Amino acid sequence: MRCTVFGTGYLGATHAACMAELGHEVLGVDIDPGKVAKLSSGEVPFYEPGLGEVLRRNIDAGRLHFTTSYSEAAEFADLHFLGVGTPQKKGEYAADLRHVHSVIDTLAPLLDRPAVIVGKSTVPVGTAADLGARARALAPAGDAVEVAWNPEFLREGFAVEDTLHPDRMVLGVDRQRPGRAESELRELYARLLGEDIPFLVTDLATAELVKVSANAFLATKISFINAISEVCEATGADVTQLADALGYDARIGRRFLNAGLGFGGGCLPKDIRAFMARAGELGANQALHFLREVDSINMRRRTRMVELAAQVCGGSLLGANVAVLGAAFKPESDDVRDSPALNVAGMMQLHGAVVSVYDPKALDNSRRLFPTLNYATSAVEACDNADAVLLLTEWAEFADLKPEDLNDVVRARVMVDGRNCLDAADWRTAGWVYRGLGRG
Ligand SMILES: NC(=O)c1ccc[n+]([C@@H]2O[C@H](COP(=O)([O-])OP(=O)(O)OC[C@H]3O[C@@H](n4cnc5c(N)ncnc54)[C@H](O)[C@@H]3O)[C@@H](O)[C@H]2O)c1
Ligand SMILES: O=c1ccn([C@@H]2O[C@H](COP(=O)(O)OP(=O)(O)O[C@H]3O[C@H](CO)[C@@H](O)[C@H](O)[C@H]3O)[C@@H](O)[C@H]2O)c(=O)[nH]1
Repeated sequence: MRCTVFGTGYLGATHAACMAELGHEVLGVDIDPGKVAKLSSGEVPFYEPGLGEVLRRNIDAGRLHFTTSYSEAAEFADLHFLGVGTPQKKGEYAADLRHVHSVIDTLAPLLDRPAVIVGKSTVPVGTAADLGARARALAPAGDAVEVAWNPEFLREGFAVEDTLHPDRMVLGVDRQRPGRAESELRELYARLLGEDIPFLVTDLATAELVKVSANAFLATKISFINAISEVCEATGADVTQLADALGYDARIGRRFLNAGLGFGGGCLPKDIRAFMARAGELGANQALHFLREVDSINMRRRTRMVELAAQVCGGSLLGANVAVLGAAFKPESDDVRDSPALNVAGMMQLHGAVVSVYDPKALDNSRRLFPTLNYATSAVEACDNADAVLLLTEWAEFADLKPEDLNDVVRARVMVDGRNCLDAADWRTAGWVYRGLGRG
């Protein structure tokens, strides 16, 4: 089959490459000519393990191309995926839909044949129905243009695996206008669905809500354990052991119960806020009130980390040398959108600390966002002469650090483990002050 994918960021580039991997002919479309040029030459413009191989294999096989031209895209296929960004609006909780609107407003006038537009971006409930009306009004093919929604659940760092082996597929269709979306997607995804993956067909609103509800649940689970960790810290209890014990209950499960610096990234924070904003517009403000608390527990982790850093530096950060290990919002990603680690690094600098940051993959993105921080080229370099070392993103190379790697590098043997990923006993035995965020 043939399809296009509008937006070639973390989601779109992965989706395009993986659809080609399934044997389809795919055209990725982006307004950023630099991104299109890189992808066309087989280079992934961001860090995503395994994506480069899939991209190059399919470019070489002639199944995968990229363009900035909407007319080329409209000509190329009648199945179009929409994967552009839906960031938080400046100064508001709501999602900024300008990019999805722009795709529809530019693409629809070019559709003079029946076409199916399938949204993959995360959008507020009601968006798909609005976009459908907008597309039908603008397209020469009119009512022969269908809009459906197939939300994406991939995780950065596992994007290829998650796309090719999803837990489930959800497709929202316009019940008022039965169309071809379901049959087109069943055919496109046939090789995936053959693996007995649940394929749930719903109305548009349900599909949109499944996505934001999933992220709200994950965010709630993380903030739950972080709230408990505040109590652990006050009592001297160990939140990691507590989470292990909770996790053995199959009804609870251990995943997403890692206490620490909390959630960040381009999805969970902005999605729970947009969900609250949309619920408010719909008159259901009370329903999602708890998400405010989820958000504030999460943000409190960051200020708590800064307080803890000041505490271990003798009460003030002024003039302290602080090493920050990790800048990406999570390991195996170079994404620094709403990164807790960088946020903490920035706050510590405002408190007068001299901050040296190291991250294995996210240094370029970090420099663009926080040009005034100091950046090191290795963990050891970042820790040079440090009064405290803060581990803020649990990259394996940090979790594997041993006290002897840093004993003679730092000025003071002080480790604050913001992700609870080190063995406290190892560090304490080697004469370090070890503090875990949310542990006694
Ligand atoms: N990143 C993830 O892991 C992930 C997972 C699931 C869902 N999502 C959702 O997917 C959407 C995209 O997220 P992302 O992380 O890939 O964002 P991103 O910022 O990495 O990528 C968006 C891309 O869209 C392009 N773009 C913007 N306007 C365009 C237009 N009019 N036409 C063509 N291209 C345009 C941008 O240049 C950019 O390359 C968001 O709604 C997000 O919530 C993301
Ligand atoms: O126990 C945990 C698990 C995660 N995190 C943090 O939570 C954030 C999000 O992690 P993760 O969910 O793995 O990353 P994303 O790539 O943002 O993926 C989420 O957001 C995507 C975009 O909507 C969805 O598609 C995914 O299903 C959903 O997991 C990161 O900052 C993690 O450090 C914790 O603090 N504790």
